Amino acid sequence: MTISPVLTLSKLGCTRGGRQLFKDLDCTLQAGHWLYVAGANGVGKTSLLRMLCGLALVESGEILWNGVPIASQHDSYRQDLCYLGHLNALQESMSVQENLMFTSALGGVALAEQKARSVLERFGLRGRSQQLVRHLSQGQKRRVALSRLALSPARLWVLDEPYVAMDEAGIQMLSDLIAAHLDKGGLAVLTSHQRVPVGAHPAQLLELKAP
Ligand SMILES: Nc1ncnc2c1ncn2[C@@H]1O[C@H](COP(=O)(O)OP(=O)(O)OP(=O)(O)O)[C@@H](O)[C@H]1O
Repeated sequence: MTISPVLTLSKLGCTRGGRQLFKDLDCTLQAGHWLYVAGANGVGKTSLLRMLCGLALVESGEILWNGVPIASQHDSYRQDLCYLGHLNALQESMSVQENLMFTSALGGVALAEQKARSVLERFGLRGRSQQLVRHLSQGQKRRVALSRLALSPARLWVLDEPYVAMDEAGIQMLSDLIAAHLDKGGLAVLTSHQRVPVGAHPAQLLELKAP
């Protein structure tokens, strides 16, 4: 029997630079749903996402994946997780295709060149596969970074400002990709300063406010 994944935040708090950003956050996200983390600049959205990914320590409260604290299931949780941060985490001196194949290899998947090219085409990067990443525009770099999602088997996507630098077609394509992920029983947590529809999936809103 396959377990339906669930992400739970329980009494979660966060302090940065001696200042409390938030406390006592409670939230449950079920399979097929997405969480829209909203709030003004500096309110703690990225800090929360980094905690969700295990990149920042949980100081108070808990984050649970399938009912188990993420801190006690590092390896299996990491396999279930795909995180795209503010920065694209691309190797600027490598080609577009090399970047995609390199990231796949890090995740233990040998990606065939043809598959890499077809994913890049889907992300509007036809004819760019051999180009060095440093020669791409900001929006094109974001598209390369996001193309990893199409190859990720992870059930939980955590996306920090994924729509930044994207044009209208890119926004639609990404929204469709997230909607398809949710349709398959995936979960997504994302921040955005613009309101974005994700197919027919209503957002579960978590609005952070300065205390
Ligand atoms: N390591 C750190 N040390 C000290 N302060 C930090 C640290 N990390 C974050 N902060 C502070 O915590 C606050 C929240 O930062 P965070 O990046 O989480 O905000 P955000 O809601 O994502 O903002 P934005 O919408 O501008 O991206 C900011 O005031 C930031 O300066």
